[in-house]
Amino acid sequence: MTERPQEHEQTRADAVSADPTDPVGAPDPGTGEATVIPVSGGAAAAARGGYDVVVGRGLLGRLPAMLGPHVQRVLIIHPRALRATGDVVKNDLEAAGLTALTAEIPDAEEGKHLQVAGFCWTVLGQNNFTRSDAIVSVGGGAVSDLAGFVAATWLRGVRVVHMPTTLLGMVDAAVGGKTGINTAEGKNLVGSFHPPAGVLADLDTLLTLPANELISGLAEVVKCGFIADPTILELIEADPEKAQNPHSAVLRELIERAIAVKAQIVTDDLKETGRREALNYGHTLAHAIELAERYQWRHGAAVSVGLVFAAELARSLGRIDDATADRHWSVLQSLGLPVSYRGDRWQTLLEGIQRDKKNRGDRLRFVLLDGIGQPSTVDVPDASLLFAAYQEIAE
Ligand SMILES: NC(=O)c1ccc[n+]([C@@H]2O[C@H](COP(=O)([O-])OP(=O)(O)OC[C@H]3O[C@@H](n4cnc5c(N)ncnc54)[C@H](O)[C@@H]3O)[C@@H](O)[C@H]2O)c1
Ligand SMILES: O=C(O)C(=O)C[C@@H](O)[C@H](O)[C@H](O)COP(=O)(O)O
Ligand SMILES: [Zn+2]
Repeated sequence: MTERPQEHEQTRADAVSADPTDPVGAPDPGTGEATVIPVSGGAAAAARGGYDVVVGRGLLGRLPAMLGPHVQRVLIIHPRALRATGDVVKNDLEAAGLTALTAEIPDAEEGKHLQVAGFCWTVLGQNNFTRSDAIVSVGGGAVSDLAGFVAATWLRGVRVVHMPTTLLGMVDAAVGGKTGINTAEGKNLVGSFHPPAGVLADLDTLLTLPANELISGLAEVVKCGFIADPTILELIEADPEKAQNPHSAVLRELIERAIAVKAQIVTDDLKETGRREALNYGHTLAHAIELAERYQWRHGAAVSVGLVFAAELARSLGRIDDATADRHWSVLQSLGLPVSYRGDRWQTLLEGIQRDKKNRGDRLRFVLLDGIGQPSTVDVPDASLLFAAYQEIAE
């Protein structure tokens, strides 16, 4: 979806029969091109709200069915950079007989503020949005985090469909129901778990995405490789250029594999009481860097440094061998992602680390690997270990 998404034979989301035992999902019977990745398989998961992540091209026609039969009004939340796309979505929904409004929000992290959520609540209130109405996010992870938070809080929860337009949004932010905003003290400190009614990941949107944004999203893909799916690492190592090419089949496979990793984990542990913490691999330092840099670093770039930091910590604790630790450096560097950070910021970073959501009281907790595909969350009792790992990545 660059200007106007391609028209296609419309299929109903509820007509898709995805096989929950297939980690990458079932080919779509409607277009033959889209892939459907279910986020919950069994009956218990369905009871708390299963949904589909659809990956393909020209997916806009699926939106009304994904919103469901009871929705009358839709608020489309998008950043200024995606105004044209937001208007396309609006026109399509109006053509389908719905009342559609757009809310333009500040770009990137500037959108993840309480005042922006307040602006959206005002628009919803002034337009009489009820519990049977819905929100659609069009944009990257910052937009789906904000829009998801607005959906979670409006009338204590209304439906939201995410239409991610960044790689990072597709493989990570739009999936799994974590929503949130930042406060002055840190990243995502206020939020809720509010799974979407569905996700439409239109690969055509990646054609306009700046290269640095696409590469930033690959950091989360690499994360999924280390915590669960080593084939991801092999695909990138075999051809890092193709991995960055929005036209390539390799990138599509990487996207589908990363979504499958996330889908399986959040199906098991929506509210991060255990296994889901693995998705936070690399994020303890990453969020501290983002805060220290006043959000001028891309999230994925910070995650890249955070992954190497976590690998060095695990190496120093004897949890992973040299080859596994070194592989963090080489895979991320092959994509042009940063693997080091300035050496004069430790105290500032430590303050950020101390506010991480995985901490319990004074216990600092980190996701570390015991091998590829073997993440666990461990207490790091001695801050000097953290400092030593920091020195390994310091510029
Ligand atoms: N909720 C979650 O599980 C989760 C997971 C990962 C990341 N996140 C959050 O996601 C955010 C990062 O998301 P992001 O990397 O997508 O960044 P972003 O949302 O800030 O978007 C990056 C930039 O790309 C532009 N853009 C978006 N789509 C475009 C397109 N198709 N063409 C051209 N430009 C486009 C945006 O306007 C923005 O300037 C962070 O706030 C992070 O905390 C949340
Ligand atoms: O989905 C998750 O769980 C994640 O941790 C995915 C992360 O990539 C993402 O950046 C998330 O927003 C971080 O969550 P937080 O709880 O540390 O704010
Ligand atoms: Zn992340």
